[in-house]
Amino acid sequence: MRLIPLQTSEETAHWTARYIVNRINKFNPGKERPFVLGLPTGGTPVATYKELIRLYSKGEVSFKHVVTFNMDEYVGLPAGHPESYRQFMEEQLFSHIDLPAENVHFLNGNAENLELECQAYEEAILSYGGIELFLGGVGRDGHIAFNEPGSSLSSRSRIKTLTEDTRRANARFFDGDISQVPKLALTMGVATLLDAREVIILATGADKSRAVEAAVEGSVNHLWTVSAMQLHPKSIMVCDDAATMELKVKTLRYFQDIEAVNIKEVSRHVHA
Ligand SMILES: N[C@@H]1[C@@H](O)[C@H](O)[C@@H](COP(=O)(O)O)O[C@@H]1O
Repeated sequence: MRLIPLQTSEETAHWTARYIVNRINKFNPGKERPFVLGLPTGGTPVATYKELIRLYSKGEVSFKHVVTFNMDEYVGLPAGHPESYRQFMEEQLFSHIDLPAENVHFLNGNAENLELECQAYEEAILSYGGIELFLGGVGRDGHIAFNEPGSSLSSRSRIKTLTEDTRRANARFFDGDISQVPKLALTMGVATLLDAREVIILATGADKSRAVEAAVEGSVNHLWTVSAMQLHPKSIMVCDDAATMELKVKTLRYFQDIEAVNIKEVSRHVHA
């Protein structure tokens, strides 16, 4: 695991967007060989999406040959509901870039047969040869996508019951009213995420510091599903200063030393 310990959430957004753009460009995707990108929702990635849009408008990247798979979706929100994850992605990213509509994939939380829907999603990912790069966030309790505490680390896309904590945290998007937050969601499994060739987890703010601690210093544990990233051959945690608050000084120094050269490069880029 790489840990990128940056100072501000703005820096995490710049670092991550730049990383994604470089990966897409290096991959040099084409119609027959698209770049498959996994994407999250939530408050954390919004700044990264803004930066991706900025880099796109500067002509630094095209999404024409990018295929996306979002990691989760609420069950039962009517199509076009402002808080459905599909709508969220339209507003925050997709409507601002040249990503073709047919390249966008979501779990359909209104499918007649939710189990078949999840199975078909896994098959769709495989049909593209798997996910090249997965961007994810993390919940306060260490969940990735909607893999709540206790989720099997070998889980696949499926229906999950949301915890009270997650629903309370997400109530801010539903006029602060927890009763409006769906109780069920469809989510990729932990194993689906682990199958991606590379995973980046974004964590910003003190709220996420215990999840970062569990991910980096804890043992691999189904109660903190983000800790499964330790099993991934190429995972990166991108953190701002506040998110690293629960890490031991020694741990943080270790990762800071390793990334020292890179961090200099980043701040030169961000503050140029
Ligand atoms: N399903 C999403 C997760 O994918 C996201 O990582 C988490 C944290 O969201 P935020 O970035 O708003 O803290 O919220 C939800 O539970």
